[in-house]
Amino acid sequence: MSESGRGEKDEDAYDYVIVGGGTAGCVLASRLSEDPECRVCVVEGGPSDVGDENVLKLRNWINLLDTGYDYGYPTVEQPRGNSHILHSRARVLGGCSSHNTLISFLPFPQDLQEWVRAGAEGWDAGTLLPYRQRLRNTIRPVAEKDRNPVAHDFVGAAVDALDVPVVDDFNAQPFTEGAGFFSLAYDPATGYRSSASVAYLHPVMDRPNLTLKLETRAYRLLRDGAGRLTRVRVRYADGSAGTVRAERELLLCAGSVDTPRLLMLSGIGPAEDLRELGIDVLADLPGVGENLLDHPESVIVWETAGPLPPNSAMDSDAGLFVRRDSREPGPDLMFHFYQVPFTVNTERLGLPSPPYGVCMTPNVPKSRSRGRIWLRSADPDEKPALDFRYFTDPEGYDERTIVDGLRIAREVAATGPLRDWLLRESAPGLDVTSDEALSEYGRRAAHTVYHPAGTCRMGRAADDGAVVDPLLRLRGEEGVRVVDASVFPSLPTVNPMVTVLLVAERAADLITGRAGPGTTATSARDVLGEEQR
Ligand SMILES: Cc1cc2nc3c(=O)[nH]c(=O)nc-3n(C[C@H](O)[C@H](O)[C@H](O)COP(=O)(O)OP(=O)(O)OC[C@H]3O[C@@H](n4cnc5c(N)ncnc54)[C@H](O)[C@@H]3O)c2cc1C
Repeated sequence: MSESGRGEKDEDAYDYVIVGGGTAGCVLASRLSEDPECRVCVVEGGPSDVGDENVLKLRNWINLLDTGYDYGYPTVEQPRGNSHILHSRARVLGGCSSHNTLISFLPFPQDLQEWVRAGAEGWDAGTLLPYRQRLRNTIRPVAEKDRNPVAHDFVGAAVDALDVPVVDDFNAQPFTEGAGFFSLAYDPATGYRSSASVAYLHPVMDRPNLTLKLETRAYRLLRDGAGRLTRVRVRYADGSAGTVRAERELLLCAGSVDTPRLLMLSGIGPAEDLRELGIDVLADLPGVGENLLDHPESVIVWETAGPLPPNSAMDSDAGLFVRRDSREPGPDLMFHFYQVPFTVNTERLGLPSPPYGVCMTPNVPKSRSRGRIWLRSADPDEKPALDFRYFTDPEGYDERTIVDGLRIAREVAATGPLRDWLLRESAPGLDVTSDEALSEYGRRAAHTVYHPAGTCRMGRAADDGAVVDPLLRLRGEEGVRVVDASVFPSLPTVNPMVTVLLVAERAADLITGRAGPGTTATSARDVLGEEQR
């Protein structure tokens, strides 16, 4: 993409320009345009999801990966992990909430305490969790009709094998362990998503003060005459270029890969790296692209005797949380149960792919390895390098968690009633038993739960590695905030989409000065739970 496109459109001005109409961007667009005097523009790289059954049907999620709806970012070589993971990032209105599985968990209070300890003042549980009242998404446990008998039996086996409780609603209160059906943001009657786009944007799309620039990609931020970072260079779908200007605030919501990428392309990031690529440095912010977080997972696959009953919301409707270390405030191992055999990473290792099967994917909820994103060149079209440095934490905690997870998965599979469905373990296979062999397999067959975060992390003013302050303002700039998963100082224990929605809801209040939903003594007690008080 060069500066001179096929033509130049005039500079458009709005009060707020939101770069990225994804999970967080849709919330902001909806909230900020509630004021009819306020002109809001969303610059979104992907197409609309309105009327697009491919996107709206939740169960079709897997068919969207590695297609035109996906930016698809490869990882650099992972010497201790799987170098073949393709990191899906949605290219469609609603962002990843339009192609993910919509598993919906409130973050745990202790996850938010960790944020506060990392310098994210004001993001405590008592402040953030009451925003759940504001969420517009329809979030509910998987409907009875979508509950597959094999998933039921997985829950029953997990409860018996591990002596954990059944959890009927994972969002009812903080929990330490348990098995059950997930809560999803969906409509069981239609099987449609209740994504950020569906819940926040679809109902307000006709607001005259809301402009959606779809299939429009931001590729550089520029300063205006007063030295403020207010201008966004964009490339429209027809190939022409233009500039969009924010008169009040510029809000970066392009996600954990594309927000740091855009900042770096604009000359905001680690100065030396940028200079080496020939990019003029606007601001030396060494933390941009650092602190790349994820939930790594592995997989264990069983063949079943034949096809399974068809009931499902999205083929991975139930899960299990285990707390191995009772000193931990919450679970330290999570499993998704799939009623399909997920073999993309095991086939590559030469393992058989059963025609019918199920799998469990143990993941590391509080992973300790930290990675980094950087630019390979100054060309906005060249994908950045993503190095998650999977399984590199010096204590070996992430690797140990995967080994424990594979063993625990086998215990569950050996327990009735799940045991009766399973013909044989097809990956890794029962001959893989030692810690060493399980670690080798577990890391080579590893995948991502698709939760990258942290690459523009929030922190104190004195913290040079922080990219935004606790009000989400880009360090050293006026009128620019980052609002997406990149601001997380650390990952929540659970799947992060609802945390993104809550962050965006609170960000809207920070921007407009509106009061939050408030914290009463009772709600603080509710959200903190006995152990954290
Ligand atoms: C396959 C998959 C399954 C997942 N499943 C779950 C789950 O079940 N539960 C859960 O909690 N989490 C899940 N996640 C993670 C969760 O969806 C994300 O963490 C969250 O949605 C990220 O929100 P965001 O606002 O940070 O970014 P996004 O939602 O990714 O939004 C970024 C937006 O910016 C746009 N954009 C990017 N670059 C530009 C640019 N240069 N110019 C203009 N627009 C741009 C993109 O098109 C996109 O719309 C999943 C993710 C994936 C990929």
